[in-house]
Amino acid sequence: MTLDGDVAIVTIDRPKALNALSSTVLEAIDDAFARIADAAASIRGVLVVGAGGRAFVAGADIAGMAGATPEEGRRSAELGHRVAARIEACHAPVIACVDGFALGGGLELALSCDFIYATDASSFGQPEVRLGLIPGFGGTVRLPRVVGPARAKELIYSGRRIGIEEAVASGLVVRRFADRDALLAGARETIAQVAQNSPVAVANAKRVLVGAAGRSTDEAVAIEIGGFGEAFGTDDMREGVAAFLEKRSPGFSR
Ligand SMILES: CCCCCCCCCCCCC[C@H](O)CC(=O)SCCNC(=O)CCNC(=O)[C@H](O)C(C)(C)COP(=O)(O)OP(=O)(O)OC[C@H]1O[C@@H](n2cnc3c(N)ncnc32)[C@H](O)[C@@H]1OP(=O)(O)O
Repeated sequence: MTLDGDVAIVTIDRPKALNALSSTVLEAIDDAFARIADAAASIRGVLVVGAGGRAFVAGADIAGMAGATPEEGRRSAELGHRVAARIEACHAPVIACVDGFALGGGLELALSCDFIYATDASSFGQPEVRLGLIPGFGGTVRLPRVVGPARAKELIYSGRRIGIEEAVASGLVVRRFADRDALLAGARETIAQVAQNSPVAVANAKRVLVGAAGRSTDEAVAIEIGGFGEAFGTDDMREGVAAFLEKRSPGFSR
């Protein structure tokens, strides 16, 4: 994890295995987000990227799965879900910057981020069934929320890979870019826009959005009402309203 101004960059760096997720890699991702939480006041956004130029993440480490017991499999999924929960609990927006393969646990890692930006060279899929597995890092939970249950079922049952056009059309990818440089510049531009806003309000909005995901309408509405009420107790809300009425730029908390 590196810091570039108020942007944290988490790089998955196992290019020889197309950045496949081992337990060690997952624990390192968890540690990176723990450090980001400790430095929350100075970080306005997080980019998650894959090293090597061919893959974001090509999935869980298949070599590491050989000979694993059901209990070991279950524990690895629990580890994955702990990491996903840590990412969703991050105070700042987390952008999955995909350049290349995002497959299996790689797509699931991207789905635990707030949204996905990707290059034209990227491809996405949940090929677990081709290994006699199923998604175990949130794919059956988060993919239906993003692309809809029917398209999620089609992708998970077929294990097929989709390219950038279909990924954008399905809503899986929010913005596409010609290449990695444009992707990272675009992601930084988005974080710069976020950084103009109240950090308290952005964190409040993320907490409400993540907390309401998958809930019933009544439960989600109650969570939003709670978050909206909390905003009225913040200095940033008082400053934001005052700045508008006084026709000046707000000076939000850091
Ligand atoms: C008890 C288990 C402990 C171990 C896991 C711990 C972490 C658990 C994480 C939480 C649970 C995750 C649950 C998840 O839903 C399950 C999965 O993700 S299953 C895996 C899904 N992914 C795939 O099936 C993709 C596999 N890869 C490919 O299909 C191809 O590599 C490719 C991406 C289409 C690219 O093909 P090529 O261009 O031909 O390149 P190569 O195939 O030659 O690959 C280059 C090199 O990388 C190695 N590699 C690629 N993918 C993986 C991988 N997922 N795991 C390990 N290694 C991988 C490949 O073997 C080559 O290595 P080399 O042969 O050169 O040494």
